[in-house]
Amino acid sequence: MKKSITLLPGDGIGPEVVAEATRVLDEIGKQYGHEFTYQSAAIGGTAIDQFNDPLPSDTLALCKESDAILLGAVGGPKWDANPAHLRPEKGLLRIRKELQLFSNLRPVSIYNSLVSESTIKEEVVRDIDLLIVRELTGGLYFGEPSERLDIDGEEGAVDTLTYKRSEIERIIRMAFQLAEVRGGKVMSVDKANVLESSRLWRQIANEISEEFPNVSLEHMLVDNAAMQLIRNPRQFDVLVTENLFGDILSDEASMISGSLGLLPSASLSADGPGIYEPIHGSAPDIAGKGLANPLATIASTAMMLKYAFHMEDEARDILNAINKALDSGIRTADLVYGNQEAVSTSEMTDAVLQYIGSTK
Ligand SMILES: NC(=O)C1=CN([C@@H]2O[C@H](COP(=O)(O)OP(=O)(O)OC[C@H]3O[C@@H](n4cnc5c(N)ncnc54)[C@H](O)[C@@H]3O)[C@@H](O)[C@H]2O)C=CC1
Ligand SMILES: CC(C)CC(=O)C(=O)O
Ligand SMILES: [Mg+2]
Repeated sequence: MKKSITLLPGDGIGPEVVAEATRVLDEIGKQYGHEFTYQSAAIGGTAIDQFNDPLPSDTLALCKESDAILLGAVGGPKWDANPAHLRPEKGLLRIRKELQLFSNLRPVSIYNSLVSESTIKEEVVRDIDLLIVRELTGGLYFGEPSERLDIDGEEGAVDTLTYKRSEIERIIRMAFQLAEVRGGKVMSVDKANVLESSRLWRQIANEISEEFPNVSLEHMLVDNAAMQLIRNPRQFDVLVTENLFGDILSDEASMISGSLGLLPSASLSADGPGIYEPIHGSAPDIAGKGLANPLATIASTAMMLKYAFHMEDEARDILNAINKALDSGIRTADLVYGNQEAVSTSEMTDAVLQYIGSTK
């Protein structure tokens, strides 16, 4: 199969981890007879530097024409003082909106050999398999107004949390559809004791659940959910939630897996190309040092193979290769807690590459 992939490396460790992930895609192509072609485009801070725009129109056009998009990360201190429309993060928010990527799937599981090394007790994290379904094009990250303003003669600011019925319906329906082919349980996470938008969310979740008699629905307040994720993550199957809540809960959930550098994601629309992206950011503190863990991005390519290209065997092969590489004992610095020596970003990929093809 021939597939065209747009690469959006972005800032900080973004280019480092995207480069590693394409090495794995190339090996999959070689072993399974696929041809993956890549075109790179600018987004985020690097796009601001080159084009004074965090999402240049050429980048968007290229993305729309491709079969799938692989994104690293955007942002960094260099651009932190920029006005809102010239921040790197604005480029990412805009492309998610432009491509209507309303559904962000963030699976949380744990590779075998990391179970005993987790900062959380072994019996809590063993066999974990949950899926966070984060709403990605609405809520607090997109509501208007979002600006500085004068409040009673004082400096103030406002951000707005809005959701339309149709936006809630489609993400809740997506969560139910995914739960139907997983563990049959949806946990809708909101703040319905305080927020009107959450009360609408909860009402609509109840309505949609009528369409799925084989899937159970429960509701949980987000503050409790943050605690329950660490206390007993095994109670969750599919957890669906608002944009900001999902952003925060998924970073937290990454520590069930062992590191923020491990969790992949797929940002999907009803049709059209999706963005496959690690959940982490540009990690300016380790950028350019060969310290970044490439596994979240490599696992994101597995999600690309599965969701964009329907290459289930190839996707499984990548996850197996990651498992085997970790079984061999090597760790990037984010996974090292004792005196063990860490390997570099590219050495971790080398180890994964050794096992690609072993489930053929
Ligand atoms: N999707 C995206 O492009 C995202 C971008 N950001 C941006 O990234 C910049 C930095 O934000 P932070 O809050 O520091 O979040 P971050 O996710 O970049 O980093 C948080 C911590 O995790 C570590 N880390 C992250 N990814 C890692 C990896 N692959 N391997 C090893 N360690 C890793 C970092 O070194 C840091 O200590 C900001 O400008 C922020 O806006 C943040 C989150 C998502
Ligand atoms: C706009 C992004 C920086 C938000 C984020 O942290 C994420 O998507 O994980
Ligand atoms: Mg985040």
